Amino acid sequence: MDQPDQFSDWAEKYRPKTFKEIIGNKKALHELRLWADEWAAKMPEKRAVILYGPAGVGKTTSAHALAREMGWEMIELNAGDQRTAEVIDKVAGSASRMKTLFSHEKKESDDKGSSKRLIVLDEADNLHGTYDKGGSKAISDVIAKTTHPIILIANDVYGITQTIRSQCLEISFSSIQSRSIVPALKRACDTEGIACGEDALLKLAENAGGDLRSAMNDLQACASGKSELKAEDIVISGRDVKETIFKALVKVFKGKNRREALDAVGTLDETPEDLIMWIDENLPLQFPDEKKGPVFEKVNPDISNGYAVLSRADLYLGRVRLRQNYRLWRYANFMMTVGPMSVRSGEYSGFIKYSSPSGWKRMGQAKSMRAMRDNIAVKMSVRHKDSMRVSRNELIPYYMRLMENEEYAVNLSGESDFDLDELIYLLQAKSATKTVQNIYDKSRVIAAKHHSAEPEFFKEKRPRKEKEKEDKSQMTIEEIAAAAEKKKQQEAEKQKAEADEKAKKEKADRTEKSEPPKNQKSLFDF
Ligand SMILES: Nc1ncnc2c1ncn2[C@@H]1O[C@H](COP(=O)(O)OP(=O)(O)OP(=O)(O)O)[C@@H](O)[C@H]1O
Repeated sequence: MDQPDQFSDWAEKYRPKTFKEIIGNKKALHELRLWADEWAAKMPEKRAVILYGPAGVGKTTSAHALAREMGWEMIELNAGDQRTAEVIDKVAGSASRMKTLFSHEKKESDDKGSSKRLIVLDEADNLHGTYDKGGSKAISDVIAKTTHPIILIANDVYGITQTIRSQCLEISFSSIQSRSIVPALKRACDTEGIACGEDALLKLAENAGGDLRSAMNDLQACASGKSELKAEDIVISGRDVKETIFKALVKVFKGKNRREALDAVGTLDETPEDLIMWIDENLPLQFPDEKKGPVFEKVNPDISNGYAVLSRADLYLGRVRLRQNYRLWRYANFMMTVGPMSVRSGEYSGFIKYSSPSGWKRMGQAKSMRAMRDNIAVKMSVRHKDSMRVSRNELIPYYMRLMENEEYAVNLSGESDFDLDELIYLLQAKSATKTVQNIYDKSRVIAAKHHSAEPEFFKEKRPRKEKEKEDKSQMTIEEIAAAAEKKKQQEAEKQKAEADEKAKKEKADRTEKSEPPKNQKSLFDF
């Protein structure tokens, strides 16, 4: 039984120990267990698995629980460890070949799996940094030779090279529904002796956007030192989002370079609809109405001018909504990003504590909408092998447009296995109307027989550039470096050949000028 302890990390303290305790993702757990059972019986076809999906949904927890349930020892290599080719080969490689080294000691139990070592590589989608140089190749080599099970953990499966992916079984984890998060939070509150209402826990769960670790962290932050937790005690905000958006807002409001501001905004995972809310909320904070000193006595014209450009941006957004013409998003983005900077009459220094849109705080609704959108994006990115960013910003609007046609709505929903809430979102309905329910019911039939196949439609529409990108991503770092080196050499050889040719020609010209032609005996022969 867990004991109350105000100093420990609750997310760690309440980490499930067994598969049974893990919330959600039952299909993923089932697949993982089947793979492990295969290891216990014989060498499986795929010696490694990739557990991928959003943060805080139980990927690492599942790997730990699996090791415990299978009686496997676990060796973990985290992103904090230097994962150079040498290190991986030393740690994971030696672990994976251990059995071969001591094969003379082989017992019956070895084949049953009890003496197996589970090698877990965290953040496997992040193997390209300086630290991990050569890591991808080393992992691929280790997987090819291993006699022990290997689990790679990643948020973005497309961040892993194609070579490794082809060696692994891929298991997808998805965000956890808010209502499923609530009991886990309740259990923690009960153990810690904190009285709490369902509404408070639901608020926490919804704000976490399907990330149970984040919900647990927020619970600990809000409940620490309290014996009772009420909904009004919950003051939270999306931490991860905030950090990046704050940096972008500084560039929008205080920057001097339009390109920089546009680039900063371009790297955000925000749609223009969300971004305008951030800018709108913080414009009066950045350009305050009254300012001590001679510059602004009463009304700061930067505010009205700022809102004027935002209203132009909003017009574009309105047109997008109306006509579903998402190309106009780029103009809206430009207006809201470059606009405030352009109309600003002076420079603003000093720290401003930017805040998240008050509409979100009031209702917490947009946040859960964002979680919903992210769930949909995960499904789309898995299906179309695109990044979350492309799914969120391009595929979702594309689907919304296609799904205006009922037949497409049924097919796409069935093929993508959207649940009713996701369907409501994509159909832009307010609730499960009769039409929505009807589409959903029909889509279930398709979902039952059609699961993973990618519709031909999308295969055809896939831009060429992306295919090229995919091919490149199939190369290892060494292959890319070798190709670059080869190209450099070819260039150098070409330049040398050209220079030699030029020199030869010049020499010939000089000779021609200074020497008479062979059949010209003297000047007088002319
Ligand atoms: N499905 C779940 N059921 C119960 N608790 C969970 C679940 N998912 C996450 N948690 C809680 O969140 C913590 C972090 O989970 P975990 O490390 O498994 O996340 P993850 O999916 O591996 O995330 P990341 O991608 O950030 O590594 C756990 O210690 C546990 O408290």
